[in-house]
Amino acid sequence: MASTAASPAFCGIPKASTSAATARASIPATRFFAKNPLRGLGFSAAAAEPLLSHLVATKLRSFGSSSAKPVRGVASMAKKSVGDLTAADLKGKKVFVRADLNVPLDDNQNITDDTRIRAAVPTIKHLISNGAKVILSSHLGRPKGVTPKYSLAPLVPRLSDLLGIQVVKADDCIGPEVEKLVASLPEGGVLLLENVRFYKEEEKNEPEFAKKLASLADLFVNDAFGTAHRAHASTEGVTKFLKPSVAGFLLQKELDYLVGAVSSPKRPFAAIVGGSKVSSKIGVIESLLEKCDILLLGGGMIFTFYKAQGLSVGSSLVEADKLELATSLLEKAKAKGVVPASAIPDGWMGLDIGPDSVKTFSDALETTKTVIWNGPMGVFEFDKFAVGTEAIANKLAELSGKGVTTIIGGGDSVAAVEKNGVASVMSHISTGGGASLELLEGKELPGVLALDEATPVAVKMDKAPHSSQPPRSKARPTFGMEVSRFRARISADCGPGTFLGFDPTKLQETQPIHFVSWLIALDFSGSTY
Ligand SMILES: Nc1ncnc2c1ncn2[C@@H]1O[C@H](COP(=O)(O)OP(=O)(O)OP(=O)(O)O)[C@@H](O)[C@H]1O
Ligand SMILES: O=C(O)[C@H](O)COP(=O)(O)O
Repeated sequence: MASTAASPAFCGIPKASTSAATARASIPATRFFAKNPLRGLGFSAAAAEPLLSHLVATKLRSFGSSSAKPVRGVASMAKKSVGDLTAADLKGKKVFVRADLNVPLDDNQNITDDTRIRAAVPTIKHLISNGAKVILSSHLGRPKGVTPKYSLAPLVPRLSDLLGIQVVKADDCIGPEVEKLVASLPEGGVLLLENVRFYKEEEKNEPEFAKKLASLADLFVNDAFGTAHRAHASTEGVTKFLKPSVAGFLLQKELDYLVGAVSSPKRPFAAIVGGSKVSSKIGVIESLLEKCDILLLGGGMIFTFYKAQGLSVGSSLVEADKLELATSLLEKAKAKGVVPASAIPDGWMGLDIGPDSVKTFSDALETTKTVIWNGPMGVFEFDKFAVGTEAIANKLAELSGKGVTTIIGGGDSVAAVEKNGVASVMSHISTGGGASLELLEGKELPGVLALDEATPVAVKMDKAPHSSQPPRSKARPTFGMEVSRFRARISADCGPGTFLGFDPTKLQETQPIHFVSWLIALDFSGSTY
């Protein structure tokens, strides 16, 4: 992370006068509370693309997703598991395993985070130790056609290390060469197919392509939780041609935590939702509101709620087209009693929760038994605005140590927890970005739906199980947000639509970033905050 003092100023289209903003060192703390439980909010769905990358520019891809409509519950997703298959079912069998090995690579093709590879290992090890021949498939990135930089080749050494065998790599994912490699695969061997997205038929879920993939194997194991929200040929299509089609251990574990823990949590059950935009999280908020005892909201999305209350939000991030939606949610909260928030002065922009909110949130979490967290509390990519996110990460780590079930739902929250060095103590860190959001919204995942039904299978939990059902606590859902102090300056010297931003992975470098409305008004020059 860059030293903010040395960072260049950000520039943007002026939204407000700069003088008032720069003259102030702080703004009043603000917060609002709903006094009573919120009930009766239905599911709605929203798509988002939580990202694993810290690049500021790429985060903005997640914006602008729209809401859809009610969906069926996901708790019914009891699927046949790879653990149900006996050694006799597996020995000598060719097993098509779809994993999500979509890991970040640096410019030199080095893996910068191998979490997803490590997460795929238990299923593969189980298969090879039972004498299966594993045909491993994944996508990497979003290539348009064959694109060398998206080859899965860089993953082979790490996979081989983790599995303790030499993984063979194919240059394609279908065709005669691949068939030859499959034919020569020994029992207990692993063949890694090339990126399935090199074929456009993959994302189009074309049956002929799915059939070709399926023809390589005898049965199918889907362990690609991170891609389970995509109905693609290698996740959904192949199930039409391979029986049995079962869930891998990772997929099971993710479902167990993200569906199981949320639908039948140990209570009090708290949900913390943050992130940049209401549009990407409204489905999650509505869904969790139905289930949780305490709801803590932070991050940029809160300003749309503020604005909907008629409060001044300065230059903070607001989604004008979501004001009505925010109003309807707030109406329900207001009916129960909401303490109004203070206004944010013109020219100022809320970028993190402040110390009072950290305390309020921490106090509220103190007695919880289950906590799910989705979305950072502030612009944590910058150290100055990472304080609230770090404090929440530390609080969750502390609670984990006391046996509280702590679940971190994908994307930026996971990055924040990892940055803070507390990932390993959490009960569950999801490997899915978009997939985990969709689950939390109550959506069904096509990659899971397509698998064979089974009687529910108990999943061995790594950490605190969540089977017991203490009586519902008297804890109340709480909206809480306080805007931290920040310094801001708005410059008029940038053209419309382009702002200067900076890439935190390349310290000191500036680059043009488009559509970066929330970078408006940031100015670290000379700031001591
Ligand atoms: N007050 C704020 N103003 C503007 N942006 C914010 C603010 N607070 C947080 N953010 C930004 O929100 C982004 C994350 O929001 P997003 O909705 O993409 O979450 P996410 O990727 O879905 O997170 P997760 O995957 O953990 O749910 C981060 O880049 C962070 O800088
Ligand atoms: O990184 C992810 O969320 C998954 O690998 C899915 O990737 P996608 O959003 O490109 O389908």
